[in-house]
Amino acid sequence: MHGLQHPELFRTQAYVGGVWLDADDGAGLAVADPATGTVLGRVPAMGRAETARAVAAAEAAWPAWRGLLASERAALLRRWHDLMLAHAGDLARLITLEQGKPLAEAHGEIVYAAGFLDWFADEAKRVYGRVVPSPWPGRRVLTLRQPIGVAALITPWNFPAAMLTRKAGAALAAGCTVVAKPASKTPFTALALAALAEQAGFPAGVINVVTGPAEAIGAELTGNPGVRKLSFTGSTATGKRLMAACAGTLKNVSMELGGNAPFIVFDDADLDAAVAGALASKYRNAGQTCVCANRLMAQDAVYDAFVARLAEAVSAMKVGNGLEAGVVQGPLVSAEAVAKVEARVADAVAAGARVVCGGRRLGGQFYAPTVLADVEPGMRVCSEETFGPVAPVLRFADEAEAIRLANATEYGLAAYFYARDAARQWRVAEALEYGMVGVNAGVVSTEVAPFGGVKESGLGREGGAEGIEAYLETKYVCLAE
Ligand SMILES: NC(=O)c1ccc[n+]([C@@H]2O[C@H](COP(=O)([O-])OP(=O)(O)OC[C@H]3O[C@@H](n4cnc5c(N)ncnc54)[C@H](O)[C@@H]3O)[C@@H](O)[C@H]2O)c1
Ligand SMILES: O=C[C@H](O)CS(=O)(=O)O
Repeated sequence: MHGLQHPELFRTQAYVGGVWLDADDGAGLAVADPATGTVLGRVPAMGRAETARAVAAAEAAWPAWRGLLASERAALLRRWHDLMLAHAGDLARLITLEQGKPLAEAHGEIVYAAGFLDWFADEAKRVYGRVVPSPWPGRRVLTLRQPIGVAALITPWNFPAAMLTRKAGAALAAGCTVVAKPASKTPFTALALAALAEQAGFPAGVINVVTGPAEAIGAELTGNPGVRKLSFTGSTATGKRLMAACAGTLKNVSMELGGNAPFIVFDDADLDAAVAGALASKYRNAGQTCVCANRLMAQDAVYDAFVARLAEAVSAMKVGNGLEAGVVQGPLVSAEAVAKVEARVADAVAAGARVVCGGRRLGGQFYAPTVLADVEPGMRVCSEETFGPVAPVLRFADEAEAIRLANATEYGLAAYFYARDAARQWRVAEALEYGMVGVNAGVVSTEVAPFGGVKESGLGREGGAEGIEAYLETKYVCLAE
């Protein structure tokens, strides 16, 4: 099945309460390969009733799961991690088939995704309370850290494995049980991960994966009082709607939302390093990541050289089906995504931008990796999240202008800059209003560091020592003799 070594990983049913299920009415959603348009298979089109049963299964499983020793939860997470790596080839192939990224990138995502399970297996054993010097004789003051409860995890299509394990690893380590809803474009990766979790020995109901129309499932996950936590990764617009929907039952929410990353090249930068960093940051996953460089900006003295070297490297990129050897950019996720990118480039050109390379469709859902010069901040390709392989390059005169331009957005997820002067590195890193800053680095994502944004890029952090906090409550206990 689809060239998998272990065809049993290709699951076309949802996973609820330890059982593989169809939708109640048998309805299904087709999932297509973005490179070819071929239908890979169908998954259940579940609604509120099935989702409510998944929440009930997670609630039923919670007491025993939270009652396990931290080391017992950690052991299961580690076993899941090991199974992910043992099946990395099949999991990477599934990602490329349903999401489109090149196989090498997909394999990198599996290693990154498994890293969260390994990381949180350790973090599970570091959930500490505190004993506070008492203000009263005969009383003791202490805190306990306890799991929030059933966590709903809603994830996007661009990293179908990593966005799930970045949440599930932390939630499960904390002692929560989970109901996950993957993006309808990329459900097979999540279902394969559920199959491996089942194989690892997670008890029934601890991990549940429901598939189907987002609105119906979302209405249940945001409205059901049995769900105490909602962790969402996706667009800012959707995140705002879900956050509002959670208000009715006052759910604890984590939001990993959109971005508009500046990528600043100062005149003291190592230009070769800056070009390499721009390639990695801008064109990873065909530009379809929340932390991709969205606005590149080069100081006047290095502008022409940076644009020329970047365009030369971009022009050499091989675009095609992610399963083909040597391909470094796959298709965009949908025809709508291609149309959006094409419209942003047309808007920029109409306003005076110059296409240095690319700037055209390549047929199907493929779009040429593109560099635009003579760009102005007011162009939509700068003011909005492009989510495609387009690098608009702005000019700036000095450090103050660079920081002003970089911070002039409602987003605040990731920012990058290249400079060799140490004092400048500190000044600029502190002045940028973002949750994550890469200094002479174009990709900074790792399971060991807190990932997240400020302003309208989100609430909370995932990964790092901070990631498990999202799934814990602090209880104050006053103990009188
Ligand atoms: N900050 C991060 O870590 C991060 C990571 C990846 C993607 N993103 C952002 O996500 C966006 C692209 O992903 P996308 O197109 O999948 O985003 P999206 O918001 O359209 O969808 C994200 C998820 O939400 C679901 N969803 C949509 N409406 C829903 C509803 N009413 N109820 C319940 N679920 C609903 C979708 O089915 C999907 O599973 C970009 O803006 C990108 O920046 C952010
Ligand atoms: O889209 C953004 C994801 O968070 C991907 S990554 O964590 O930057 O790899």
